[in-house]
Amino acid sequence: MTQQPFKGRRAPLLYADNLAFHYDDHEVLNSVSVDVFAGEVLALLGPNGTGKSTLLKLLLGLTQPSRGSVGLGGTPLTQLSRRTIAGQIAYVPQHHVSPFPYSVRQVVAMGRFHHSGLLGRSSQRDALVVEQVLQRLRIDHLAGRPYTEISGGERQLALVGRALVQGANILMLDEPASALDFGHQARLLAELRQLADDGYAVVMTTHHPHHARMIADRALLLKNGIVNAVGTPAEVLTPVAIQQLYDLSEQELAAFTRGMAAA
Ligand SMILES: Nc1ncnc2c1ncn2[C@@H]1O[C@H](COP(=O)(O)OP(=O)(O)OP(=O)(O)O)[C@@H](O)[C@H]1O
Repeated sequence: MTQQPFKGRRAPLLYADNLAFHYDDHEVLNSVSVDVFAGEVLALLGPNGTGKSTLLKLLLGLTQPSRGSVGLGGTPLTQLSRRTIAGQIAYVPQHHVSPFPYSVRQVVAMGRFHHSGLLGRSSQRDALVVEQVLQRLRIDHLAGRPYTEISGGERQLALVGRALVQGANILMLDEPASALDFGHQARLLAELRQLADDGYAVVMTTHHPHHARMIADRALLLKNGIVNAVGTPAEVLTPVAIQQLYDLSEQELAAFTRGMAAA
């Protein structure tokens, strides 16, 4: 599959070349290649269990492929330390439960650990970056609250904050809007778009084609572990492609589309 050109075909920040992955004898991904560019939002879509989260973990170097390779700036991840990778790629997981009642400010500040080290002292600069991100995401009013006592959506925003203070230029988000109300979804999506416009590469999985249409430069459609299509949302997120991707009947798709149009 050819990659779609993106913004004049600059060198990718991150590449995945011909990835395969399986759990025991269950093949999850096969022949997956994708480049990630600075300044873009890349949305990964596909049915439940099709391998989106697994692909993110491979791109992060948290899991090793059974075939193929992932590289940062031309260097395979296997040759880079976790610290180096953390300096460039930040991850916002789908679910995160903290066993301790850290404050939201402390959770966000954890993203600075790779700057100061786990036992290192946080500097004034660390504290400033944390406050700026709390304000940018409009969660500064939650800063002193225990992370264990805020809503799922608020936790999601705190995790985005933790990723931002890390200073990485690639953000990977696993269904970032899944627990958010309509207003927070709209704000988070706008924030992700702004981050890409500021030069970040944003990679996110989503179950919502309209979220990809709203902010993504490219969408990658994954089905049964194989890339069905990659291109601009207008090119690849056609009604027919969505119907096939999610095995919808024409009536189901039409009813859903009517509901979206009415929203
Ligand atoms: N630890 C594991 N051991 C065995 N199989 C696993 C494990 N984690 C995931 N799988 C399987 O790998 C496949 C891909 O899972 P993955 O979580 O990547 O899918 P996904 O597309 O992100 O799904 P969803 O949209 O439901 O979050 C699924 O069939 C899943 O059951």
